[in-house]
Amino acid sequence: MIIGILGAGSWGSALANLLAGNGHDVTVWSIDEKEIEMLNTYREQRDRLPGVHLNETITFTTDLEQTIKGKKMIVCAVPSPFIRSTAKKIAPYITNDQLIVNVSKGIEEATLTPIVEIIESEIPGAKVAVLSGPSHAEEVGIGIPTTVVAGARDMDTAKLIQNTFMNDVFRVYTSTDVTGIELGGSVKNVIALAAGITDGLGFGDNTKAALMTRGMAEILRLGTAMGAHVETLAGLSGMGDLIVTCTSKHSRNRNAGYLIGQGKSYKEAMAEVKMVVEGVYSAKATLKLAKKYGVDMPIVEEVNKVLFEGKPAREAVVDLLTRDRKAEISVEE
Ligand SMILES: NC(=O)C1=CN([C@@H]2O[C@H](COP(=O)(O)OP(=O)(O)OC[C@H]3O[C@@H](n4cnc5c(N)ncnc54)[C@H](O)[C@@H]3O)[C@@H](O)[C@H]2O)C=CC1
Ligand SMILES: O=C(CO)COP(=O)(O)O
Repeated sequence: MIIGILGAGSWGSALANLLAGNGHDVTVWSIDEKEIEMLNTYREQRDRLPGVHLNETITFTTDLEQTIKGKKMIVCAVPSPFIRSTAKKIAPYITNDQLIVNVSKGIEEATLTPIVEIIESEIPGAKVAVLSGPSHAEEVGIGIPTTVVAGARDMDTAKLIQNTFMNDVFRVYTSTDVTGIELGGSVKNVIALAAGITDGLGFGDNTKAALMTRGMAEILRLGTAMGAHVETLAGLSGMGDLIVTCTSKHSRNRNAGYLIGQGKSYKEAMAEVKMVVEGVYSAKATLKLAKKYGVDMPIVEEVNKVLFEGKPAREAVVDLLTRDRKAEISVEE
């Protein structure tokens, strides 16, 4: 298949390599000329995915039209804050027979919409789907076994994505629960910030397990209120991604949280992590969604206070622990 990839960061590069390795013809676009120069010179994303040699067949370019025209599939791997602007730019070149596959994770604060809907709103009539799950670029880049889920409103499209991406070490499941996949993949980043914060404060595994489990309860509450299936949220793009992002040394969100727990501001933490920390962009939107759907998300609320209101992280943990006494099964709360 002839494929265009938007975004040459760690995830765009890792997926370009995977798809080229699967025998596809891949062109990768970046807005950043220096990034494209580096990729063409070294065939390596030295800043964001060092050590992974990128397939000789991949074309790297800053030419957006070249990346879109004649491609059957467009993979969208730009960070969430740039999705709308990128969608606006590609809209004139997209035709209705092309499939756009979002692989980014986030919720737009202004509209409270996840990424597939942002792209659909900018390119009416476009066919847009999602691929998500526990999949750090650092591991996909070196062929470590990974599983993800392809979500589309119709199963044939999900199967097309499955067939395109799947290989012996990258297993792709299918689903029609686009909302569940996008929500699980976005809200887990906010919980990962909290998990990192507790690590940075010097707390232990018990605390991390508590945050992940109660974070999952929050994801379930919001997700089901928004029409997502429980099985999706308990699957690769909910529980699976929550596990990887809260525990991995590769996790941008956990690592940013760690620095915040150590006393840095979110801006300092983002600068130090260098790569995109999507949880910071999704935190306010998630809280606004919780309010809109009338669900309780105390961890998300405390993360917002620590990030944006200067609340000391230790105080946020105390406030979470000393909330009103509750029953554990509180999905309907
Ligand atoms: N890195 C990973 O392991 C994974 C990342 N993702 C998601 O993929 C998305 C991209 O993440 P990464 O590749 O990690 O990011 P990254 O931080 O490695 O790369 C960011 C990219 O954004 C590009 N960029 C900067 N300004 C831009 C603009 N105005 N318009 C368009 N592009 C611009 C840069 O050229 C750079 O290539 C995020 O939503 C992330 O959550 C999903 C799964 C795995
Ligand atoms: O979503 C991702 C991996 O599935 C990447 O985000 P993190 O690096 O924060 O875990």
